[in-house]
Amino acid sequence: MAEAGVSKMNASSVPENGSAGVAGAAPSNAADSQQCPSSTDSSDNAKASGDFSKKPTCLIFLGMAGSGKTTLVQKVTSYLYEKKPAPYVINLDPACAEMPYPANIDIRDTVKYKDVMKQYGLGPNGGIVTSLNLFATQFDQLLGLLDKRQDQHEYVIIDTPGQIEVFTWSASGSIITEALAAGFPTVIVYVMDSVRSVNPVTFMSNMLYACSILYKTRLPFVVALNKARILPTDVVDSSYAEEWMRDFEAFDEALRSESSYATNLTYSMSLVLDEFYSNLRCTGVSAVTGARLDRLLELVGDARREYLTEYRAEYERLRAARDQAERGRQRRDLQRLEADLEPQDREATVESDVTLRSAARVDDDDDLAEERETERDDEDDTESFQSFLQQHKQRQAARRTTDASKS
Ligand SMILES: Nc1nc2c(ncn2[C@@H]2O[C@H](COP(=O)(O)OP(=O)(O)OP(=O)(O)O)[C@@H](O)[C@H]2O)c(=O)[nH]1
Repeated sequence: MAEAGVSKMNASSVPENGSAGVAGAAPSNAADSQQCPSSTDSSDNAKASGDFSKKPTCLIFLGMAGSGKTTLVQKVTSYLYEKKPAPYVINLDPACAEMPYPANIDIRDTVKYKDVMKQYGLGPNGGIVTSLNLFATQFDQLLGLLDKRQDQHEYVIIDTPGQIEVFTWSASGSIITEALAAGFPTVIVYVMDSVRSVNPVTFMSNMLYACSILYKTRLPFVVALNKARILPTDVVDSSYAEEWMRDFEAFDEALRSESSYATNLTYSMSLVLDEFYSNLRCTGVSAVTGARLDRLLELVGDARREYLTEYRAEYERLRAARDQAERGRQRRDLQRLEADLEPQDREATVESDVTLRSAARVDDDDDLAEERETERDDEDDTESFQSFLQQHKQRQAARRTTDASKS
């Protein structure tokens, strides 16, 4: 690629028994980029591999900056490495300074975030968005790699940039999410910092964000209340958040101690979110101690089932509707084009059509006459070759006269 800081996508080869959890262990250069299929190959593969129930689950980890996405990705990766099969891990954070897990695909091998900033004169967030945009242009290669390895993995784990809006509200974030969801069972894991959410107003802001992502992506959703003190060593008991979701009065009670201007709004919002809470899969976890990762994966399994039974059917329905709308649009464009033609163009078109058709008819008539003539020749051997030639000449002359009069 010609753009600054962008190179061909690499799939770092993680050793099968790779020691997940070792800081800086990400191999960077063992590329199998030669194996990267072209976009045609990848779409062929995708078509060929239609059975979604056998495909690995893609987990997209999203969450506010500092909520613990990277730490949780590292812990889940480490957990799955022990359980086997090893997950396929993708880092989509171009500004990540140190990656504490071994990644199969690292965006930093493809796009040099600092070069992009320099080349385009961007600040840090602009640099991240542009890097992600550049990466998205090669995403079909990544899908091709995933297609090839889908039999070897049960999970594909995706870490996203620190600033959540960079991924959730950018075009490239949407393209990446939709491309994954179109090809694989995909689940959003929304990582929430349970320490920072003890304040009901902050909790509500976080929940509204989670809700907006759910409605934007429409993908099955799991909330991981991170930094939860399930084992005595972590920070805060996250059960307060689960209680607030279950019990509106408990949330109302906590809200009473707040006297900010946002209290009334928060109160109203909690009523609105009641429906969202009722179907929400949620668990406290600790990315540091590893507590309740099994529960998290249980909920992910449940979300995967939702993808297969509900999302997929809806996706196919929407795709069919979109294809139909596209066909309708093309038809309307064609009709508009015909209507826009100048009257003389239209007449010319009609006239030439008539000429062609009448010429075709003359040809057809001639053919028919010749056939009949031949049949008659066969039937009646007495008819001379000369008279046949004469008739033929007459027909030719008649045709020339007709053509001349029309032109
Ligand atoms: N106590 C505790 N700290 C955690 C936990 N998970 C993450 N942290 C800490 O929270 C801080 C942020 O963690 P990261 O994993 O970098 O969070 P992130 O969401 O990936 O952050 P960015 O991508 O940089 O926005 C780090 O100091 C972690 O050590 C947890 O479960 N318990």
